[in-house]
Amino acid sequence: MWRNTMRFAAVLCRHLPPQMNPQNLTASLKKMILESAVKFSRPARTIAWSRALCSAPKDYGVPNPSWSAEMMSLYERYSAKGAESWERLPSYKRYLTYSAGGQCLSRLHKPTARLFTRNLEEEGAGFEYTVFANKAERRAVCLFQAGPLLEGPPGHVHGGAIATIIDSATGICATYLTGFVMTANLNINYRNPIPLGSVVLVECELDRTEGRKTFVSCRITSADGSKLHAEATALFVSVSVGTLIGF
Ligand SMILES: CCCCC/C=C\C/C=C\C/C=C\C/C=C\CCCC(=O)SCCNC(=O)CCNC(=O)[C@H](O)C(C)(C)COP(=O)(O)OP(=O)(O)OC[C@H]1O[C@@H](n2cnc3c(N)ncnc32)[C@H](O)[C@@H]1OP(=O)(O)O
Repeated sequence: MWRNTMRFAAVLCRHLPPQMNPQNLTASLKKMILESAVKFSRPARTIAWSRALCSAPKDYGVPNPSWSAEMMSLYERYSAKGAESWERLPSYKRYLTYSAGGQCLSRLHKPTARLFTRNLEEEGAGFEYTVFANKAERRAVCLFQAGPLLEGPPGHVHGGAIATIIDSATGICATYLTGFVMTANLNINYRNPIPLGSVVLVECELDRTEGRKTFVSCRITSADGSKLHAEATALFVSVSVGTLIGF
């Protein structure tokens, strides 16, 4: 079984086109999966293979028991804003999953890799967050509850963890509004430390686009908006999905 899996993966990797886009990825992957599964396993096993490779991904952006009452209250407030064009974006453990067919690919391309912000199994230990976006207003808001494993200064969140959540929230905002991007530049002013365990709002706004460049600004405030924790600006550059995946 293991040898078959490796041969199957090798065939897939050999046939992956150098430049893929979300439109043709599903079709190419389905074709390759079927062809290689038929080649390397008995036909009766083909369906099981496809199922094992393409099961539905887990969405980490929904409440779990570690979410505090404050996090839940914000989640419910933004969910209720649906009528005002706020949409909750799903959150997976790999960015590959955002491409059509990417769930299959993630089982084959560096299968042990995991998104930095979703790499802990223990709920509440690290980054707990969910993102809502508003297309018409070109904004996104990330509700972020910082777990104890993100400590920097005693009792407070590490500056690198704050940079990570800013990069992620602004990147999701840019991707949602303009398509696949990579961070080219990130500037942060840290204004007030974030206490571990607290819930903050990471509010992002698309300022402008120039060709392939998307400029996003960001503010992190306490949940009630009274305290400013950080301000940032980020530049994202549009890339093809092939570049993003690294093929
Ligand atoms: C399809 C929609 C799906 C909807 C999805 C819904 C929800 C979304 C959910 C999830 C989304 C998934 C992902 C979220 C995204 C991101 C989050 C994390 C992102 C990262 O964590 S990512 C890792 C860190 N990131 C890197 O590892 C990048 C390393 N880097 C490079 O890979 C290249 O450097 C690159 C690609 C950036 C550019 O390279 P390139 O060759 O493609 O383009 P080039 O260099 O020509 O630059 C083009 C124009 O940008 C200007 N420019 C470039 N860099 C600049 C800089 N630093 N400062 C000022 N201007 C700059 C140039 O001056 C030129 O400007 P001009 O056109 O005016 O001349």
